[in-house]
Amino acid sequence: MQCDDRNKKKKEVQPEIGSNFLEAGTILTTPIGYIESCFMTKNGTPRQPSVCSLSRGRLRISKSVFNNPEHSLIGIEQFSHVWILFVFHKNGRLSCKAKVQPPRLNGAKTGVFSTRSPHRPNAIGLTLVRLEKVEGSTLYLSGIDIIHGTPVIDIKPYIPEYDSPQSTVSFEDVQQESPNKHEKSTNCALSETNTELEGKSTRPCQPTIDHSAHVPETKQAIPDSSSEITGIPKETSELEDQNLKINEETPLPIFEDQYPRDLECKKATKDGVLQFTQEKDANTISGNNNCRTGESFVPTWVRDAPVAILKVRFTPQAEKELMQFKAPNSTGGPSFRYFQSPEEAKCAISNVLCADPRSVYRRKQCQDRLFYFSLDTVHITCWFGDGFAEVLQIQPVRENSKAQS
Ligand SMILES: C[S@@+](CC[C@H](N)C(=O)[O-])C[C@H]1O[C@@H](n2cnc3c(N)ncnc32)[C@H](O)[C@@H]1O
Repeated sequence: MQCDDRNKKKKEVQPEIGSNFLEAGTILTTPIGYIESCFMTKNGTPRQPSVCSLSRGRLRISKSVFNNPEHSLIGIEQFSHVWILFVFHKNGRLSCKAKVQPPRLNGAKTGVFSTRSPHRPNAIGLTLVRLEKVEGSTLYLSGIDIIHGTPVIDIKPYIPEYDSPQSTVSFEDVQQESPNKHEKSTNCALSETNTELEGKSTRPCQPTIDHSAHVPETKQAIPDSSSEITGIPKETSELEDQNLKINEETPLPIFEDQYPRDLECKKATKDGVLQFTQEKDANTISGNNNCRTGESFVPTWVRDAPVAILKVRFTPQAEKELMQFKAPNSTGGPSFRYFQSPEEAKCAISNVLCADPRSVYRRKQCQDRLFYFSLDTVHITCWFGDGFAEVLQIQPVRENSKAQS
C-alpha cells in the first residue's frame, strides 16, 4: 500500500489509531527497499562499513512505498554519504539480552547499547555508506556491511555538521585529564538544558571546517544574524518545523540529576564483564559534559581492540583462480557482479580477512577449522594461523550453495 493510500485509509477508518501508535512509539515498518549486496551471508561480512570500502551494493526504492520512487531521491546525489537504517532480518530471533560479547572485547561482556551488535531489542542496524551514484530510483552504494536481501527502513543524508563531533578521544584519556581542562567551552551559548532538548546533540556550535564528506551548499550550517548570538547554526530552524520550538510555554526537561559527574572506569573484571563504577558522591554533570564542545569520546576497546590485525596472503593457486574472474557482464568464464577486476576483489577479500571476521568462539575454540565465505560471486576458502589468514581456494559461488553461518 502506498503512503498516500495508507494515510487515506487511516483517516477514513480509524483516524486516531495511527497517532496513538506513534505516541506509544509503536510503528509497523514498511521497507522502502531491499539491499542488493556483494555479501550473501553474515559470515565474512565486515563488522563495520569502514573495514572494506570496496564492498558494493544497490538499493532500489520500492514502488509500493511511493508512486514515483525516484522523486524521493531528488537532491540526495548532492551528498557523498548516507545513513542506512535497516532490519537485521537474519538474526534468527529477537534478542532480549542486556549484555553482549562484541568481538573486539574478545569474550568479555558489555551492555548491548554500548555496542553495535546486531542482537538488540529492535534489531535495527545503522550504517554510514558512500553514495556512488543515483540512477532513477536506485542508489549505488559502497562501503557496506549489510547482507543481500536486507530490508531497509530509512535513508538519511550524512551531514557532518550534525552527525560528527570534530574530534574523538578515548574515554580513559578524558578521565585522566585534570577536571579543569574540561570546562565547557565558552563559545557555546546554548544552555545545557537546551542542548538536551536538541536530542543531546554534540554538534559543534562553530561550523566544522575539516570534513571530507560533501554536503550541498543549502545544507551548510552557516550562522545567520539570528543564530550568531547563540552560536546555533541556521539549520536549527528544522527543529521548529518539527514542533520542537523552544518557547516559554514548553517546559524544559531537567536531566542533570540523572547523570553522575565522574565515572571510574574499570576494565574487564573476574566474571569477564566490563564494569564502570560510579563515584559515591556523584555530582550532577553527565560524563559527556566532561569533554569540550565538539569533541567526542569512545572507550579504548573500540579503538585498540585486543584482536590483532592479520596479515593476509593468497596461495599461488588461489591467486590464479581469482584471476579467472572477469568484469561484470563479461562472457567466457566466471564474472563479478560488483567488482570491476580481480585486483579489486583481492583488495576487498584482504580487507575482510585482515579485520578477522571470525566469531570469538571460532577464534578461540576452532582455530584450525577452515573458514568459508562469499563475496560478490566469489566463494573463498581460507584458514587462520598465528597473526595471519591464508586464502587457499577461490571458486565461483554456486547458486544454491549455502555458506556456513
Ligand atoms: C556488527 S553489525 C553492524 C551493522 C551496522 N553498521 C550497525 O552498526 O548497526 C555488522 C554485522 O551484521 C551482520 N549483518 C549484516 N546484515 C545483516 C542482516 N540483514 N541480518 C543479520 N545480520 C546482518 C553481518 O554479519 C555484519 O558483520
